[in-house]
Amino acid sequence: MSLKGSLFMNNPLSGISRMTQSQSLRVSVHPPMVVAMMNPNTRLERNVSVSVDSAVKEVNAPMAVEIVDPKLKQHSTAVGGGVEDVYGEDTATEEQFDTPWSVSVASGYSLLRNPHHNKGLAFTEKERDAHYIRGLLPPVVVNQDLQVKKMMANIREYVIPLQKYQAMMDLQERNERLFYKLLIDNVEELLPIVYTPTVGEACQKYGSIFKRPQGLFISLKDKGKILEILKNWPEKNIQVIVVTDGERILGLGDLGCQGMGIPVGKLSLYTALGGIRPSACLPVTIDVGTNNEKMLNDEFYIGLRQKRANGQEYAELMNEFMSAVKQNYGEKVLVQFEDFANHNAFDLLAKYSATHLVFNDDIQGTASVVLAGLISALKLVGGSLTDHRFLFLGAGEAGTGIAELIALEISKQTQIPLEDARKKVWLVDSKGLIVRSRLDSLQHFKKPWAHEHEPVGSLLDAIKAIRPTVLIGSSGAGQTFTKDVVEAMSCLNEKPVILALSNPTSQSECTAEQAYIWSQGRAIFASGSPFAPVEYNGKIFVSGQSNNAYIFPGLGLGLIISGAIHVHDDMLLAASEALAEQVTQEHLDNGLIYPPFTNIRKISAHIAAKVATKAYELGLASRLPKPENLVAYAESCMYSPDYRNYR
Ligand SMILES: NC(=O)C1=CN([C@@H]2O[C@H](COP(=O)(O)OP(=O)(O)OC[C@H]3O[C@@H](n4cnc5c(N)ncnc54)[C@H](OP(=O)(O)O)[C@@H]3O)[C@@H](O)[C@H]2O)C=CC1
Ligand SMILES: CC(=O)C(=O)O
Ligand SMILES: [Mg+2]
Repeated sequence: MSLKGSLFMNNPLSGISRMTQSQSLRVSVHPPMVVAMMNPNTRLERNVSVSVDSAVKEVNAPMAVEIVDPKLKQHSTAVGGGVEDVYGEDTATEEQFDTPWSVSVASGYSLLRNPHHNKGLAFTEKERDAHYIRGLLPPVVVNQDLQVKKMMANIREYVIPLQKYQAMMDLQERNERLFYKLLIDNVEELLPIVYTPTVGEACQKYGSIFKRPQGLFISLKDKGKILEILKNWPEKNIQVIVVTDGERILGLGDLGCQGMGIPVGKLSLYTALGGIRPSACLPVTIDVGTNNEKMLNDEFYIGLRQKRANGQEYAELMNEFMSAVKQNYGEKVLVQFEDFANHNAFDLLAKYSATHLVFNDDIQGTASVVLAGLISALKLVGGSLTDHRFLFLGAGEAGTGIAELIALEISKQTQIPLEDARKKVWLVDSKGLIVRSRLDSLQHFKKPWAHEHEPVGSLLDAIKAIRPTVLIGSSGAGQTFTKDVVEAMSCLNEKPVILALSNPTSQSECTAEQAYIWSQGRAIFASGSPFAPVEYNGKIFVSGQSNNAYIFPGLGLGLIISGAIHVHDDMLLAASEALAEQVTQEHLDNGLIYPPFTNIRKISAHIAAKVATKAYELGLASRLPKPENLVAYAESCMYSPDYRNYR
């Protein structure tokens, strides 16, 4: 091996010493450029791609390389269709093995194909010269704002949301900074595209629309190799992982491997809403099969074509994954469990809370966002939490997670024991009201809610029996808040609080329009997926979006900036308070119990600061000294999608 040029040698992060392991390469490096190579046989790429990333940060310049492999050089002498078949592309046949060399170079043509560094027409004249892209672009030079304007115009041309989704994913693959600029500057318009409801449809059709992997797929076939798989991911400094096994994707059920759209979407929000660097985010899907016959029979399905593994086989794969994560990224990487079915979700959270920095978005994030909404709603309906009665339709992750946080907050506010606070909260599942006589047959997470009461079969009867002031839908079953249900709530309450949390829109317990019309405009309403404003009796009603997207980006940022080693319930309460504080009198006057998403980065900084403060108070923060102004510090840590200037 020979090296020309000295950038590698001068860069302590380049890992160049490991390169000597490969004797079959001759590498020419042209200053001021660096190289990224991928050769699965030599495993050289891991060291080298780290060097590329580090070098980009240091010199802020894209990079280039020329690789000549002696073996491949031999191919070039063979007669082929090309003028000089250096890589043997023309001579290789299906029977003849070829080496999948790929040179990933952040200059010239490859720079334009590198989503992290590409700026499209925004490359300046100087950059076009310095980075070998003159002539590869048309002559015009535009700024990022004009690019945003153009892309938004293009996206608005699409009528079908899934086409908008695909256009956004294509942009993310092509020009990451522009993608985030678009999302941040147009968050209200684009959130329903990259997130619920459209992401649900994208997952259902993921096999058909799949173009390129946007995260790591780990399947049963990979048992024993998970650490190796993590090392295949091009980024090394991961701070947040969102992982799903695809068994409960929104309210759409088991979508198997195609659930990948969810971690990808959630992590886009970590960056856009919470300011976590995209390169620090890792989406993961654990594929243990699917019980969804439709997926299994779909010729375009991308996952393992088998029934779900469970029991020991499942536990062992998850355990290998969690161990590999800690080994590869350290103990401060945040692992967010997302859209697991409840028979695994509670156990995974309990098991790994002891050893890892883990958070279940559906149980904990949802609880925090709903509590925030209730704190705001109290300003409209009066009283304190303990003065209210809460009834849930749905007693799974979301339902019991929220119920527990409400009870915890009541217990803290009133100093009554948690068990007594829980008595303010009632839940209905598919078998009716959860009551004491059902105790023995209940799943463990429902048992604390089995209060003394005679059996009640339907939601409507439960409303009549319990007389709730707040009705929360967390069932995943659409149209279950019927006219009778909303009218019953409106008979009992001057201002009934009705939250239809289930996603996507098709699974919402009722629409905003139904809630306002059936309550004669009296409902305080919010939903998991967004609804357009509703006109009723000459008045416009704007409903809030009660979605954990308000919480997890800020919570994650708070954990990261404080170097937290554990997620504590008090951090969830702190996040709720921080979010509720962002609701102004003007919002309340409009019936809104959540602030608009437009200011979400500011909101996330406040949530992060409160969470971090709690981490320091609880002795769970490892980043010392504590910054004086945590809001300012959180804001200063946030990723900006504005283009960098290349030297
Ligand atoms: N807005 C937000 O931020 C969030 C919304 N969600 C949404 O909440 C929904 C539920 O999620 P999750 O709690 O994780 O799901 P789970 O599967 O854990 O729980 C669903 C619960 O609903 C009950 N249920 C289902 N259908 C009916 C029905 N027709 N009548 C009465 N009860 C019913 C189930 O009953 P049983 O136990 O008897 O089977 C179960 O208790 C999903 O649609 C999800 O998208 C989730 C997280 C966040
Ligand atoms: C929002 C969310 O996390 C869910 O519906 O599962
Ligand atoms: Mg979820």
